[in-house]
This record gives sequence, C-alpha cells and structure tokens, in this order.
Amino acid sequence: MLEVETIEVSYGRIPAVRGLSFRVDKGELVTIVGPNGAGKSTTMMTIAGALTPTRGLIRLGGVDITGKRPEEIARLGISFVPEGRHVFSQLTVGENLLIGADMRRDRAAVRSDYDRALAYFPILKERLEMPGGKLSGGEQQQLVIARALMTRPKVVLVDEPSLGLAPIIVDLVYDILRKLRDEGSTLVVVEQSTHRALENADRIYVVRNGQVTLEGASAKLTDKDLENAYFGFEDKTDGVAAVHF
Ligand SMILES: Nc1ncnc2c1ncn2[C@@H]1O[C@H](COP(=O)(O)OP(=O)(O)OP(=O)(O)O)[C@@H](O)[C@H]1O
Repeated sequence: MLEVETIEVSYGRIPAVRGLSFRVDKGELVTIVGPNGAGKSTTMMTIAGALTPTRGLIRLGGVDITGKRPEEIARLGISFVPEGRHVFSQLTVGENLLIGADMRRDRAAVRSDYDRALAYFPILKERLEMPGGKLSGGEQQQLVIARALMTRPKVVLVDEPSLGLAPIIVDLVYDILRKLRDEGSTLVVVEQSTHRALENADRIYVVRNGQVTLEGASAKLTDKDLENAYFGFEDKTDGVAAVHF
C-alpha cells in the first residue's frame, strides 16, 4: 500500500533521514520506533508532502507520490496526524470532525463516516458540542485521529499518539488504533517506546540516525532485539556489545 524507498531528507545542509526504506501492506499496523531525533517525524512529514526528499521514492498503491504537494497527497489517500494534537480549540468537536472532510463533495458518505467516527470514539459523541480546546489531552488525541479518518484514507500516519498522555489513556488510544486495523485500516504509527511497539504493531521498524536498524514482525522480535537496534549496539552471544552504529 505504501512504499518508502531509500529516502534522504535534509534541513538545509543537515541530513535528518539517510536512505530510509520501509513498506506497509494493506490492513497492517506498522510502528516506526526510535529515540529522539532519529528522523521519525521528518519521515512522516515527507510522506505527507510537507518536506521533499532529496533522494528516494514514495509510492502509494504503486503510484509515485514523491514531491507532490500535501493537499494532493491527502486527496490521493494519505491522512497525517502530526505530533501535538492540533485541534481547532474554538470549534466544537463536531465541527472539528467535519473540517476533516472539507474537501469531499459526497455529503451522504461524509455523514456516514461522521457517524462511523463517533462509533469508534464514543467519548467524542458525548462531547460533540464542546469546544475542542476544552477536551482533555486523551480526548484531543482521539479527536485528531477521528478527524483523519474523515477523508476515508488509504493510509493513516499517526505521529507519537502517546506523547504526554497517562498510560491508561495511551492504552485506550492504542485499543482504538488496533480496532481500526482489525476493521481494515492501514496505519503507520510513530512511537518512542519499544514496549508499546511490540504490544501493538504487526511489524516494527527501528529507526536510528535517519536509518532503519532493525525490521521485523512483532511476534518474532524481543524487547532485547529492539533495544539493541534502538540504542545502537548488538549484544553478541559472548555478551560483548560489539557492533556500534
Ligand atoms: N525544522 C528543523 N530544522 C533543522 N533540523 C531539524 C528540524 N526538525 C528536525 N530537525 C533535526 O532532524 C533530525 C530528525 O528529527 P525528527 O524530529 O525527525 O526526529 P524524531 O525521530 O521524530 O524525534 P522526536 O521523537 O524527538 O520527534 C534531528 O537531528 C533534528 O534535530
């Protein structure tokens, strides 16, 4: 569904992403996990068209979307939930949701997607008339994910949904993300916690210094594998940390 092939992205002369590749198949929940500054957000912003790679290719359903503008990429089916829960604080929850479908003309289908979004996020239904700014952090996170679904995306990119949320709320958000996956959505979720990645993803890519250092199905990876790739060393069988990135 989504293929990212050896992309390189720089801020001026400073490289942030250095030949990073990954793929997401239809109906998968893939997690990109890595420490601060690894290049995760830069990768998401590049897929969404907010940044342009200096090298590499991005394909959606086999179609090259590299370097297209953000609105075109959104129209083609990628919905991006950036880090930081950007709700329109003066608008109600309902209005925030409808803004997500602003570019659509199929009003009847928008209505059904609106109802569907509220079914996934019952707390939003209770808060429908409340200004977005009055919601708790966890509710705002649910609102921005619900809004992203309003474009009927082929792929949803969610950047660090757990940031600044209490563990119990993080669990709730991930329950919803897994439910979305179970019902056919394709998701890429950025995460800093290897533990949460293992618990929730179908497949995981560990990113460090702008590159993938480990890739695999969650069922086949251990905490230790992830930590080694995350922190940049490999614990050899003789117990010596031997390979440094
Ligand atoms: N606007 C910017 N201008 C210059 N350098 C930037 C900018 N944004 C990010 N960087 C740098 O690019 C690199 C990758 O940053 P990025 O935000 O993509 O990492 P990240 O893995 O998402 O980290 P975090 O978990 O902290 O969000 C870092 O070295 C960062 O300092």
